[in-house]
Amino acid sequence: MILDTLAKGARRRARVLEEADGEGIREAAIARALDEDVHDFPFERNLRAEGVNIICEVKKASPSKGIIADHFPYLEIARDYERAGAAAISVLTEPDYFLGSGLYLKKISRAVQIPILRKDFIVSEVQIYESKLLGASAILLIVSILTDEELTRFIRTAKGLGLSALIETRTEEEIRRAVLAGARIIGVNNRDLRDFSIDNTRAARLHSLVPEDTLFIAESGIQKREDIEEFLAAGIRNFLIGEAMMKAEDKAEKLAEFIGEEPRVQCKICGISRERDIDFLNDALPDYAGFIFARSPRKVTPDKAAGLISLLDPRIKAVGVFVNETTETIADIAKKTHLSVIQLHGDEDFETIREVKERTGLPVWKAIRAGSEEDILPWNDSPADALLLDAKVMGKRGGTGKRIDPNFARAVRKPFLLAGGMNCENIVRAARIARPFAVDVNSGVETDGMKDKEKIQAVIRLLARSGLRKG
Ligand SMILES: O=C(O)c1ccccc1NCC(=O)[C@H](O)[C@H](O)COP(=O)(O)O
Repeated sequence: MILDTLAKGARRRARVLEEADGEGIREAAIARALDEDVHDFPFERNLRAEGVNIICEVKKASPSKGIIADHFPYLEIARDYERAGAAAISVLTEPDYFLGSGLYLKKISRAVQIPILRKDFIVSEVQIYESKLLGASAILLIVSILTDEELTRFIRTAKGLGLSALIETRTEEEIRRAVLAGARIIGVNNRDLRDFSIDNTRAARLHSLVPEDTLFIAESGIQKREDIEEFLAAGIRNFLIGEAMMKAEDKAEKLAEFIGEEPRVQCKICGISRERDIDFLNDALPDYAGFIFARSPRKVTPDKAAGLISLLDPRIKAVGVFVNETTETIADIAKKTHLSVIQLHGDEDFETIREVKERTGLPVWKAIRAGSEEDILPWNDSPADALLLDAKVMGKRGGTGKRIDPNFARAVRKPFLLAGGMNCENIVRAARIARPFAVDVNSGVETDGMKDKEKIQAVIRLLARSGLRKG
């Protein structure tokens, strides 16, 4: 059976590794784990995020399909997965049948911010230490090639290194063994590695045997949205997809098909200060353009803003950004420059928000610099028409490029925009998790402090290809 052959090959490679420098690998991996926050477990955190979470696989070949990708620009593929909104990336490192390599994993882990699962046939602890050094956040452990003792020990070793372990099963008995061994993540492989047949009902059937607090992943054989729909009906929302993602020419479109969303997100590009920026926006057509009337490298005077806004395509609404400004000044500027929305980005209280609404007759968005969900809660009762969730950076008001955890959006009970370090790499996943009515991008579409035409277009196109915004 192929699995025995694969496990045999893995044992041989593990022996070579152990003999070459087993002790050195162990020590270096432990030192790295001590250096990091080993309690963070980003792989698990991402799979616990709201909605459908998809792990996309980077693999050149497989024993069942042969060569999947003749042309294999693995770094580009991994970056495309990240932009498309993958929850994590699975990288095949088995060299003989999957034509994988540890080097692929090492380079990919440096090129993307999302967690990486090492997909291999782990039969020895030295491979777990090696996975840590390669930059993995998680490893795969296949129940059928391990004893109960090995499974328990490997899960414990991985945990000690800050690595998550995805425990792959195929039968009721294997799920029972995985649970007893202390699995926190259980996958069911729909592919039978004895004859490569696919049974897409397997994961759905076995799902109910997995304890509720254990993460569950349906693996293999998922080709189209209808497959996902069947799993969703069975309460499964985490998936590992290989071949279909590898073969998709447009990863963002394919992931959007799997996730199946209605276009609902608008886009604001903030910090517009030059005539050239207006040309970029008129070309890309975001929904909102932000003009900053507060202390900032992007500050515009009311006169300058009035000139710029007069050149703006009428389909783009002008948003004025103010920090602790008087209501009178805000009203004057709003009138002079023809603003459509007022964004208050300072310490304005409910009373000020009410006054600004009354004096200007315009919708008011209140920016909240959120370091936690608690920072958001009191603002649910505010008179603002919408909240703008931004990152909390000491001594800075906005435009920091610092990311906010999109899961904080759980605390919001009003319409809201998501801001803070948004760029082409993270915007799709953040928007899918937080589900704002609009995303706000500023420094993420700049190069050397100036708005960048290509980056603006890339964000707008990506939102459309991902099915999040009307194209
Ligand atoms: O952008 C600024 O320089 C700024 C300064 C003072 C107050 C607000 C500011 N920006 C407000 C915004 O709406 C930004 O788009 C938001 O903070 C996100 O910025 P970024 O993290 O750079 O994408």
